[in-house]
Amino acid sequence: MAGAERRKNRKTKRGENTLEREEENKPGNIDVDNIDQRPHWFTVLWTKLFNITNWIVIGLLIVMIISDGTLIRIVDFVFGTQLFRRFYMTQQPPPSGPPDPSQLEEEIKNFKPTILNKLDMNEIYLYNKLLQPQEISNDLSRESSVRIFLIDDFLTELECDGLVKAHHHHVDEMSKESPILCFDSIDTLHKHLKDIDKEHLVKLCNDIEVFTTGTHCLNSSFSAELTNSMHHQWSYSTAFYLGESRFSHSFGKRVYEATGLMASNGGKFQITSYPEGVGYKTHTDCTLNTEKRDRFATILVYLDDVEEGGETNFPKLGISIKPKKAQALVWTNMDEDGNCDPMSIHEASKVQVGKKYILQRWFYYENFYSLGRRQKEPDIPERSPGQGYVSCDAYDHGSCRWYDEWGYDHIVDYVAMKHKLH
Ligand SMILES: O=C(O)CCC(=O)C(=O)O
Ligand SMILES: [Fe+2]
Repeated sequence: MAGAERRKNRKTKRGENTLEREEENKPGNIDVDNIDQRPHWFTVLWTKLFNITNWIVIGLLIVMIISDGTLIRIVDFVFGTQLFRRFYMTQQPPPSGPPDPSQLEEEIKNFKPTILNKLDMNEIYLYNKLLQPQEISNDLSRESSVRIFLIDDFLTELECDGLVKAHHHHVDEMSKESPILCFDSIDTLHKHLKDIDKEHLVKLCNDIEVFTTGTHCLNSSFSAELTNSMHHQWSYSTAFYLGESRFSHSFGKRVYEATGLMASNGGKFQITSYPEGVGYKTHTDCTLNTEKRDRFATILVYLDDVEEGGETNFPKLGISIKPKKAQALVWTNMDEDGNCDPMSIHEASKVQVGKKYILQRWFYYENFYSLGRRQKEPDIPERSPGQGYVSCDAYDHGSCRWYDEWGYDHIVDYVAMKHKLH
C-alpha cells in the first residue's frame, strides 16, 4: 500500500515538472536568467575552433600511434597476437637484377649486413586456410642444433603446377643444345668415365687437355659425346630471382610470416626435378668451416607427390620425409652462433617410380650485397645463351646436377674468390 502511494507521488512530481518545463518553453516567455549568460560570438567561435583543433590533434596522435605500430605492439603484447609482425615488418626486398656499376661502390660501402640466426615459426593463414608448422624432432635431433618443421599446403595446387610447368618449359628450351659438363676434379671425371665403361673416352681424355683453360669443364664436343653416354642421369635445376616473378615476392612474404626467415637474407629460388633412378648425394647446405655468409636455413617445398622413393633423408638424425605435394620442409643448417652443424647432413634418395619436383630457397646467416641477385656470368668457358651445364661431384649416386646458370664453383677463378663476393 505504502509502495503504491510512493509511486503515485512520484508520478505527480514528474507531471508537475513537465508542466513547469512546458510553461518555460512557451513562445512568448523570455528566459531572463539566461540572457546575460549567452556567450559572446568570439567565445563561441574560439570554443568551436578549440574543439576542432582538439580533434585534429587527437586524430593525429591516433594516426601516429597506429603508423608507428605502438598500439599494435600493445595489442600483440596483451593478446599474444602477431599483428605487428604481419602488417608492419614487411621486409625490404633486396633490389633485383644486376647492379648499376656507377653506383656499385657506394652501395657496397653502405651495405649493412643482417644476421639471421633463428627460426621463428608461426601459424599463418593462406587463402583462409590455417597453416600450422609441425616440428619433427626425436632424441637425436634434440641433441643437435638442427630444427626441422613441416607445413602442409604451403603452396596452392595452382602454384605447384605452375612452377612445374615453368620449370619444364625452361629445361626443354635449354635442352636443344647438349650441356657443358663440369667435374669437381679430373679424378671425378675419370670415375664417371669408368662408370659408363667408355674406353675410347678415357683414352681421348688422356690424349687431350680435357678441361677448358681456367675451368673444370669439358669443351662442347667432348661434353656432347659424354652426355650421350651418360643418358642424362642427373637432376635438373632451374633458378629464378626475387623480382623476376610476382610469385617470388608473395612466396618471400609467406616464408617470412611462417618461419621468420627474412627475404633480405634469402638467395635464389631453385626448382629441381629428379627423373626416375636419380637422387642427390649426402651433403650439408652449409660449408663446414667458419664462414658466416653461409646457408643458415633451407626451405624446400615438394611440388608433387612421388609414387615411390625420392625421400629427403637426414641420416644422422634418423629422419626421412616422403614427398607430399605442397608440403614445405624447413630446417636449420647452422647453429645460433653461425657454425655449420654436421648433423644437418641430408640427401635425396633415388626416385624409384615417378618423378620428383621441389622448390628450394636458402637463407643466409649473414647476408651480403650481391645475395639474391642474378650474377653476371663469367666469360669462361664459352657457352651459348641457350646452353645448360652439368656439374658432377665424386659421390656414389646423384652426384650430377644440370643447371641453367653457371655454378661458379667449377670456375677455378671463382673457387679462389668464393665467399669474398660482396
Ligand atoms: O631433393 C631433396 O629432397 C633434397 C635436395 C637438397 O638437399 C638440395 O638440393 O640441396
Ligand atoms: Fe640440400
